[in-house]
Amino acid sequence: MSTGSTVLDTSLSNVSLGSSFPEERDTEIENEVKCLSIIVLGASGDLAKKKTFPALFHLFQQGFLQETDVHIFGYARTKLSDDNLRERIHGYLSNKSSSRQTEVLSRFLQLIKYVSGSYDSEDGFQLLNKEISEHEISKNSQPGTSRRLFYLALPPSVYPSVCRMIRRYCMNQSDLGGWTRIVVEKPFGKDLKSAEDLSAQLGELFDEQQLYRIDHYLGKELVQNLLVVRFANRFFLPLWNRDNIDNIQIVFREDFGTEGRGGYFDEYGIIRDIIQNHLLQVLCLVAMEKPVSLKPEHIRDEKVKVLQSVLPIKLEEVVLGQYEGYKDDPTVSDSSNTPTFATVVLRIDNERWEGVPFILKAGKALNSRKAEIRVQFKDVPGDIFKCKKQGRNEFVIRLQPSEAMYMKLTVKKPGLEMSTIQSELDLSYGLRYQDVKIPEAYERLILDTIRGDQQHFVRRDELRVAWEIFTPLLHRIDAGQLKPISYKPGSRGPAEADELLAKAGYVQTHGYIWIPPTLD
Ligand SMILES: NC(=O)C1=CN([C@@H]2O[C@H](COP(=O)(O)OP(=O)(O)OC[C@H]3O[C@@H](n4cnc5c(N)ncnc54)[C@H](OP(=O)(O)O)[C@@H]3O)[C@@H](O)[C@H]2O)C=CC1
Ligand SMILES: O=C1O[C@H](COP(=O)(O)O)[C@@H](O)[C@H](O)[C@H]1O
Repeated sequence: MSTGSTVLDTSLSNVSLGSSFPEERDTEIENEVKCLSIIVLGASGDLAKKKTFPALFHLFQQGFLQETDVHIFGYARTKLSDDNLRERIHGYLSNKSSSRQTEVLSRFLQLIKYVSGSYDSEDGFQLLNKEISEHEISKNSQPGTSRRLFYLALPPSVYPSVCRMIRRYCMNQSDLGGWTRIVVEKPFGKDLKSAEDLSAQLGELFDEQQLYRIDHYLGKELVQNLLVVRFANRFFLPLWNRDNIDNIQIVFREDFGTEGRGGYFDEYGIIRDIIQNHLLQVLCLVAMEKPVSLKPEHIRDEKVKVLQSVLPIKLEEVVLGQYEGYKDDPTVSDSSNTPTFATVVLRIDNERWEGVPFILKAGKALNSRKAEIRVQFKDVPGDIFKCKKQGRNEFVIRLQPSEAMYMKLTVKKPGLEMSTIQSELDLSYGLRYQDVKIPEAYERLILDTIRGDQQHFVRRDELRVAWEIFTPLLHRIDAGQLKPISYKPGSRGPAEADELLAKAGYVQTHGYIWIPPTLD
């Protein structure tokens, strides 16, 4: 089946191609031929093994990281040899065992070195710098041309000391196109003040252009598709507003609990873990105005504007939940008030969205795993077919699993009778793009950092407004003024959340279920 792609070749396999919008982006594709050191700090941890190293491996497999230029360093406190680290991550890199795969995997693993040290140790970072420099010299890199990418796969508490150490001991010269970039993970702070303090500390050490605040939802295929769908299609331009849209849901569900991350999660909770970052970023792309161009700063300017238009959250438009058994985890306090589920209604006070609720919902240990955006349209005036009760038009963007976009609409039920039925126009990616392997979010975002493209990363002012929106609510939860409602693992979450949804205006379609089409 043809992919129908005529203008933009977004293939990831052609290194020289670079960006899909070459004339629009300020990227640094030409630098991809120079010596590159990728340093994963926190290499012994969960994110590193599950996401960072696999993403690097996929980039290597596709030719984006070349043995001739690249070296990868793991750094953490745990005492490990190079081979110990390789063994730890090996199982997460590939499940195929063709001889070609095995050979590529073994070449990739040979690029990895491990340095052990603490996050405030001068000796540790001096040793790290020595290893990186030796690699650069071995590649005949000219001073001032080499690139150093530091990926902080670490708890945010150690960001300031790690950044100080990098600044003091591990910077390279950058006068001939070389650079030092720092990727920091979320959660970036715990509230407005702590995030601002952290931003100020990092801001003293690095320029904004050197800092990449990663939110991996911005690397998901259908999230990246949002601006294209909204602004490259005549269909949507006139409909995307308060005149036509009744309500919008942005939903994240997981069918498993905190699973070994209880200690971390209990300190943060579902709003800081998912809603304040992943879902709010998606909201920005759904609700923002058309940017002047695709330049990262133009896009991020619009994201900031829409966030600034969000009204203070009303407590009656919040439902919190905690799944039964959450506190059985020994790393979670017996008196924990941390929500593992939340539904929060946000209201955007601007010309396009006044009166349209944006319902952000996220939960762990629910009955399914999925993330989607559900845009529900208003009723059709003048219901001559008496079909109103069957359900409203909806445009659903399924971010995962089974990426898809489908439009629920009313059609004549096929047959002799004149009756109506709910059906769908369906673009299921698995079916439509059979030959395309959708890249992992981290893979795409790490490539962006190498290219110097900050479009899909969170700017400091964006982060500040995001915290401004949620901090008053979070402080009330932290102070125990709001209590989560208990819900059964494997359920839809508290029934009160569905009541809030209905109150906000969402009308459920009964008797209709979208089933992702399959090839057989
Ligand atoms: N895991 C995931 O799925 C996701 C994680 N993230 C974010 O990525 C970052 C890393 O997450 P993750 O890998 O799960 O975290 P881990 O708890 O696995 O920590 C990573 C490494 O940091 C070191 N470390 C852990 N706790 C401390 C501490 N209190 N002080 C100093 N060092 C410590 C440990 O290495 P050592 O002891 O060897 O030094 C550990 O191996 C976090 O900011 C997290 O929020 C974001 C999205 C998803
Ligand atoms: O950032 C996080 O995301 C994961 C979910 O990521 P996904 O890409 O699988 O949807 C979540 O499990 C984790 O709690 C959170 O920290």
